[in-house]
Amino acid sequence: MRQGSSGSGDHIHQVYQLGQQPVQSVAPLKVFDGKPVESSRQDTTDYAFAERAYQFVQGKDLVQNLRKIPTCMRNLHSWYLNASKEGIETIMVRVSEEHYFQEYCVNVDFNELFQLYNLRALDKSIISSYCLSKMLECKRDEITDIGFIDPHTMHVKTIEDPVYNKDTPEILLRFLKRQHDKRLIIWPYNFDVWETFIKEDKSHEWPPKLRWKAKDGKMADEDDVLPNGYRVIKGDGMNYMMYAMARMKYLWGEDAEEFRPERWLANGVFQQESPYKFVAFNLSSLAASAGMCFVSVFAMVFLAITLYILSIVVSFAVFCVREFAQRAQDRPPLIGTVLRQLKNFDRLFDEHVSYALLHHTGRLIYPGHSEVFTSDPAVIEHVLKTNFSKYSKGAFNTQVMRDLFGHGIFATDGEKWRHQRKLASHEFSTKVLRDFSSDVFRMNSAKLAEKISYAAADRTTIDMQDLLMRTTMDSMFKVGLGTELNTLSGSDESSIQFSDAFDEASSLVYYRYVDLLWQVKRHLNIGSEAKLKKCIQIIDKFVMKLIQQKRGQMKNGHDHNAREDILSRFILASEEDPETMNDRYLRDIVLSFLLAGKDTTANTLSWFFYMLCKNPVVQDKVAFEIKESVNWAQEDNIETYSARLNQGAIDKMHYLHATLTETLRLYPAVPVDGKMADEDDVLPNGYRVIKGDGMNYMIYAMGRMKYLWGEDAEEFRPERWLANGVFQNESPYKFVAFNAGPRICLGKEFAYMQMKIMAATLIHFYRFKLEDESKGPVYKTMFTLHMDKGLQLLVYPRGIST
Ligand code: HEM
Repeated sequence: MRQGSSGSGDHIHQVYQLGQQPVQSVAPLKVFDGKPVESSRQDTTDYAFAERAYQFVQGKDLVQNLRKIPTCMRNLHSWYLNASKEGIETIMVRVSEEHYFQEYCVNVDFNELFQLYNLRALDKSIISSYCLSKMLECKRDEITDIGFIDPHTMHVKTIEDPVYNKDTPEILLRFLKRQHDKRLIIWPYNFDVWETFIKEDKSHEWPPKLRWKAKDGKMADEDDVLPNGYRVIKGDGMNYMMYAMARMKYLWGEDAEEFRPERWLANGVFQQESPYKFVAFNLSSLAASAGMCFVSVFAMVFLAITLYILSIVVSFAVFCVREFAQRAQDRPPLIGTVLRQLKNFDRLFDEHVSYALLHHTGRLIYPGHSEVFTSDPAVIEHVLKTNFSKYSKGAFNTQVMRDLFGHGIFATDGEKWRHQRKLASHEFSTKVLRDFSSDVFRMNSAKLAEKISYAAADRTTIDMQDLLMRTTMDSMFKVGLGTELNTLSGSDESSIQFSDAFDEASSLVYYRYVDLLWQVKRHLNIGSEAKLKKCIQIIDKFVMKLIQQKRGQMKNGHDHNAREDILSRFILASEEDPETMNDRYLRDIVLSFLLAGKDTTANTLSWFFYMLCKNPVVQDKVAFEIKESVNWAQEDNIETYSARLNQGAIDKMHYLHATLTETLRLYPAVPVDGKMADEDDVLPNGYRVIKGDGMNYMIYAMGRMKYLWGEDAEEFRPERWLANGVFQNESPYKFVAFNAGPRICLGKEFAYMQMKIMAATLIHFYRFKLEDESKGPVYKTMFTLHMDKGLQLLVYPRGIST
């Protein structure tokens, strides 16, 4: 096999076949032509170790002499160098249908790219040689129809990683079905370890029953002979099959497959087994064989973690003692420490109500700094507008958000924020984006109404929050990336996986605010941080693939709607500044918009429907206004009706607008928000703020304060927003649901448009009731005010008595 380059013979590079590489890190492999496989085992030829080859180092050149590679490869090489500087470690590659029966993308790590550039046939040749030897054996048994399973699809990660392996049996079945005429299917397991998976077609059972072998293993670092006399060659995988071992009669007796705890007891006393027979506690057996050194390493790690935790606790304790002893009069009054938040994490926003009742502005101690909590509109205006330049998101906030949101608008300050804000404000004001998004909102509202119609017909309960979350996810995804996600129909497994990973990641990132050990956990990749990392991997893979597809479509002119969605518009903008606006940056921007628009709107609508159920008179008034505002016809179906919800009709709905706003007052989608002081400052109430202090405004608590909203503050009364039936705005520093000042929500108008279209479509057709009037929803503490167990509703066609 040869690889052409620029066309000149000088640049043609030999791709080495098995055993031909001049330099590699293990002895060259040899194919024994014509000899039976057994005889090769007796061959005692000693092969010398080859010269050590040029090694891969992330960020360093992939080849020793760049001048020797052709132009395309050199271009890719420059891309690799730039990407490495940004910490990127993989490149996405599209695999076409004809290769592995399905079109999909694989992530190629840069070290694999290195193998490719150097045309190291090592990994491939091991696999090939294994397959060849298997084929020889098969041919001897007169089996000629042999198939292979794609090693990219079936590898160690897809088998052992719980995030991926739930889909693996399904994928494997698909492969097997496509090759059902083969008698033997070879599965080159991964690049280090391999196994065969053989479908013996004797039973004619189809599909075959698949079961994963719980296994563990090591690799032979040198040639060896096992106690049973078999020879092991350097590089061989050595797997011990714990799952299978437990079922072996020759190990555990005739009742091996029975569950019988008594086998571990003698006269009622627990008896140990040989760790080499009972290998479940692999760590101890490893330690045993490694002369306990594993245990020492473990002990050292444990000691280091303990010391780290201890140092945090001690410095926190010292800081607390100092602050409480000082009780500086000019600082906001002390109301406790972070432990108070941690203890009440599940009802955190109600905890804020108690802070706001105690002091309009107070302070909690965190390790190394204070967090100020306020419900005072004057202080909020001071922080968000008058002294905007003195307060930023701050290192604490951005550090917490960075892994998931990168440099997206929520997690940045300064130049990057200004850049995104400017671009986004321009795009959000364009007619193209407005028209496109209102079309999307109408279409998805109709889909939701259609889905609800089945529940109305069958009188079954719906989880309204779940349906709303799916609908807004689909809408924001379409508006944001120009792609149908269809989580509402639930048909596409990878979309659902992405959507679940995104929700879980948002929740896990929020937990970091009270988890003092998140950085340690992140470092060790354990607990919530390990989960978060996996979710982010799923999200990245999904989004990066879409960005690359979009770029490709736009380049080839295939995307006719190219300029309508947010991503396309940012990609166009990126042509002027490709350095800054690379794919990673686009990913951050898109994810931030998704977070901004999806949960906020869905959660607000969930609380809105809950309040309508609790206040049937308000529900009737909203329904009446919708009927009056829309030019509808008796024969309208869901689709034709939703098409009538144009801007003119939506603008007439003042009572609906007031009801949504009243919902946001009591149940703000972002229940608490904050910034950090970049320099010392004095607040309008005279309290001193020190550089590094957090400044939190308690939006949820503010909606319940009588000194802000009067005696009926806790009542749900949309009328408070109307004068002569016309909606009246409030000061954005008193009603902070959409933030205020230069960082006021960019999508406020979009949000109202989407919420009003969805509400009008659903309420025109249906009446909603709580499934259980006695149960009120409870929120889950996260970025947005999410109902913990969803919202269970019954739906009735409007006009039919309930
Ligand atoms: C009921 C719905 C919504 C509510 C209550 C809401 C509320 C908020 C709040 C409180 C912030 C400030 C967050 C912070 O401090 O970082 C914010 C920012 C933002 N929102 Fe919304 N939002 C909603 C819907 C939307 C939608 C639908 C979009 C986009 C289509 C959107 C786009 C944004 C953006 C881009 C920012 C960042 C602004 C900046 O930092 O300069 N929002 N929103």
